[in-house]
Amino acid sequence: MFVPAIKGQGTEEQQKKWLPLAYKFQIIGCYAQTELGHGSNVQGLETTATFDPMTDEFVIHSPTLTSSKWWPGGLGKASTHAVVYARLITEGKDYGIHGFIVQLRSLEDHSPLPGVTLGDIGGKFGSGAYNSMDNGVLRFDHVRIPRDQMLMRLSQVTREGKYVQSDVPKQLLYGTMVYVRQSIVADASKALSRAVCIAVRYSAIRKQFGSQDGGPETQVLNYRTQQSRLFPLLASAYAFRFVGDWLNWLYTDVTQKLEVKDYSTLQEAHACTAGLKAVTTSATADAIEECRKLCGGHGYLNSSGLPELFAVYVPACTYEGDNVVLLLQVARILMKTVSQLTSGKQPVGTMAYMGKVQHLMQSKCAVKTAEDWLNPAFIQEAFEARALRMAVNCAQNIGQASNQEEGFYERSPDLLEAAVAHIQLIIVTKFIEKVHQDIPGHGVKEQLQNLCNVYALYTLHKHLGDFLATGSLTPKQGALANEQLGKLYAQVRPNAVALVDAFNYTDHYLGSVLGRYDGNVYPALYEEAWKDPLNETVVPEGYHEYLRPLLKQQLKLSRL
Ligand SMILES: CCCCCCCC/C=C\C/C=C/C(=O)SCCNC(=O)CCNC(=O)[C@H](O)C(C)(C)COP(=O)(O)OP(=O)(O)OC[C@H]1O[C@@H](n2cnc3c(N)ncnc32)[C@H](O)[C@@H]1OP(=O)(O)O
Ligand SMILES: Cc1cc2nc3c(=O)[nH]c(=O)nc-3n(C[C@H](O)[C@H](O)[C@H](O)COP(=O)(O)OP(=O)(O)OC[C@H]3O[C@@H](n4cnc5c(N)ncnc54)[C@H](O)[C@@H]3O)c2cc1C
Repeated sequence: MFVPAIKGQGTEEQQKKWLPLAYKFQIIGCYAQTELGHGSNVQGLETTATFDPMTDEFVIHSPTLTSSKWWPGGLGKASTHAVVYARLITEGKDYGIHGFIVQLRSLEDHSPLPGVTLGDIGGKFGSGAYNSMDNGVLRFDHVRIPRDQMLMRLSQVTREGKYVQSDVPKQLLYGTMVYVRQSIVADASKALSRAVCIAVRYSAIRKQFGSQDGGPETQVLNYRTQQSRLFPLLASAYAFRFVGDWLNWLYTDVTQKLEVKDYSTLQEAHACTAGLKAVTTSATADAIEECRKLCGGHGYLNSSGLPELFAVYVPACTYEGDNVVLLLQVARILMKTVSQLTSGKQPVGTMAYMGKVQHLMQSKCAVKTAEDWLNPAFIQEAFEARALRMAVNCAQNIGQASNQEEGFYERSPDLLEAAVAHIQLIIVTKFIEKVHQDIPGHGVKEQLQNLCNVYALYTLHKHLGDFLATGSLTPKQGALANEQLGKLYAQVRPNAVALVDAFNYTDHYLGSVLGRYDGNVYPALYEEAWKDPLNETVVPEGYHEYLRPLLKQQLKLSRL
């Protein structure tokens, strides 16, 4: 994040100076924005950067305990420099949050520089899974930096101390977060596909119950409950991959537009990166835990790879923006878009469907049979109607409040659901678009079509309340969707293992005894157990000190 921050907020001159040093690891940088007292509320950050015209320097200071930088990855022990986000003060006026390059440690002996106090913030969730990352704490005691270490692409301070705002949207200050959020969506797909690969392969070799007259027991992958829990996650892994590819295209397109000062798609980029990051990371965190449960007791072993994958993954719901805070950003943009519908301004991009408000507010879903749900047009329209009607309902309810902000606050739980509906529509739309493309490989397109329908109908089934409450579907149509879903699971089953083999993960990368490509799980589980340090001695440490006295005492008592 140190590098994209300098790329996005540094001048050409600053990029030329600092980026080669970072690329060559002559300096190691981190992104120091979050503080002990503020993470979500960036405008609430307290660290100060006060310009001193006498010396042409900024004085970086931590005025309160809560202004201590807290969480930045790499800050505690590894980084020599940071992009520090602080309140820019010049000529006695606070101009809000800006980025500054600050050296933290000596390049000679790595010791903290004068005025800099820093260290690691301590152990984190998951007994060490994330402890390879030195998330740090950092305090400044009036540390001076040259004026030219203020990142000056978006705004400047002159030698005389005058603040100059460039003619670019101030939101570009948040550009680094947008960049990482879009990459987190692809990362969600990778993490989810690893968990699903483990769970599908293990479910194919695990047999429990169901043997007829002494024959083999039943593969748990053949149980409909196992399929109804696992195949939607398999479909989600593919869905998030495709929407992540599209989001990367959108981000690249927006970045190219920014180069020519075209800011028309900045809001779309913010809504899509924030919303897709929130929805895909929440779904993936829940899915990894579900995959652990799908593997029964062995899923709880570290050698299954799932506990570590879960512990390392779940902070994704928080870092790079708390998912609720991000979805509320999407909701704000939805409300703004709805309010503009009456002005005749046509929504564009992923909001374009809202321009069909006249149709979608009264459309009746035409599905009459379970097979009708295989028609992408019916799926698309159902998801559009649900999302639009939820957004319009929220806007109408907010409109009845005494003031907009109060209304937004009161209705924020409903707004959250409307934002999720909008983002799920994007995921479904991009999956449908993907399977409409030419896809090489015999039978591959059909399998992806099955997974697209599984993702869409599973999501519809899981959120059926929205569809019914908004009148987008009838209960009968909801039941037909669930009926079709069951048929789809049967079609996915024969190809399930092939669909996870297609992720092409090596056993090393997968890191799971349960997910081995050769399926030779039981000997591997047994072999792995003996590597446990506890098995280095046959009689456990502590026997003589604790167990033996207890056993002897109980033996005596039993003879009394
Ligand atoms: C390569 C593989 C990578 C995958 C793995 C990655 C691993 C990474 C692991 C850890 C790294 C973690 C790093 C971090 O966590 S860094 C810190 C992250 N922190 C946050 O995300 C903070 C979240 N908070 C915010 O973003 C903001 O505070 C806010 C958006 C919630 C509120 O901002 P504020 O300035 O108060 O503005 P408003 O809400 O009032 O909005 C004003 C206006 O601006 C628009 N806007 C807001 N944000 C953006 C944006 N990012 N881009 C464009 N526009 C934005 C907003 O829509 C409003 O617009 P308006 O209505 O038209 O005025
Ligand atoms: C593993 C990890 C790595 C990190 N790496 C970095 C890094 O490298 N650099 C960096 O700068 N930061 C980093 N962070 C910090 C991270 O960005 C913040 O923790 C994150 O943005 C959430 O902010 P917060 O902690 O203030 O949460 P809070 O906002 O305090 O969230 C607490 C609760 O309040 C709710 N909430 C907050 N505001 C609102 C609102 N307006 N409406 C409704 N509900 C609200 C949230 O939904 C949540 O339920 C990292 C964090 C973690 C866990």
